[in-house]
Amino acid sequence: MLLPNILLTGQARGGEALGCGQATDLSAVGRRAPERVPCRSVFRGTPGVGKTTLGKELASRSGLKYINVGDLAREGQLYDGYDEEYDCPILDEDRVVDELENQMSEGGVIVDYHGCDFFPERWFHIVFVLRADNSVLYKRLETRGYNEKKLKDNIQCEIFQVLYEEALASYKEEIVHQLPSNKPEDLEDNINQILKWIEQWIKDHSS
Ligand SMILES: Nc1ncnc2c1ncn2[C@@H]1O[C@H](COP(=O)(O)OP(=O)(O)OP(=O)(O)O)[C@@H](O)[C@H]1O
Repeated sequence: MLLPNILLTGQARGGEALGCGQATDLSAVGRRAPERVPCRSVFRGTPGVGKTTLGKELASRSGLKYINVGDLAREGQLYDGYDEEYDCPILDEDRVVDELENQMSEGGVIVDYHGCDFFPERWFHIVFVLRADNSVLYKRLETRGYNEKKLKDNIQCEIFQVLYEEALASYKEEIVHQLPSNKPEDLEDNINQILKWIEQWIKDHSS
């Protein structure tokens, strides 16, 4: 049985892009030709928009496999140096892609990472950019003990929707969706909506 791959992304990179919101509509979601952009990015810590919470719950209810790229990188030491300014390791994106390639080709994977421009486009059938209101996000990040710069950058990033813009630049617009992630009801709504989408995707791709 063919199973879809899902990318859950949030916020975490500094940047300059400005964007605007898009209502979530999971119907008629397609896919685009493969493309790989070799580069590396700064691994800037955990933004707390709720990707892990959603990804794990979704995996347990759908049977799809959850992969947290941050954990994968830590376990395999898939790093390429250290960023002193942000006090965190720099992700070796090429090695991450190599590590995931086989599982992604098989399908049925939920990938959780706070960046998305280095994954091959062909991997994902749908991309969700989680959004939390700045006040909510600030509190979540503050309780994690983020330093002032990290806090400011991540909140700034959320304000300017940098990740959403990055997702739109990396994937076909129809497969990129924003999901609210402020309160427990949002989580439940998101899960139900994605479960329905998975069910439909499987139907559409079974012969
Ligand atoms: N919809 C929601 N409503 C209320 N709280 C939430 C919601 N989603 C997540 N949270 C809470 O926000 C915090 C951060 O969530 P989570 O760890 O899932 O974020 P994340 O984006 O995966 O961060 P990381 O990059 O560290 O994995 C957790 O304490 C979690 O319980």
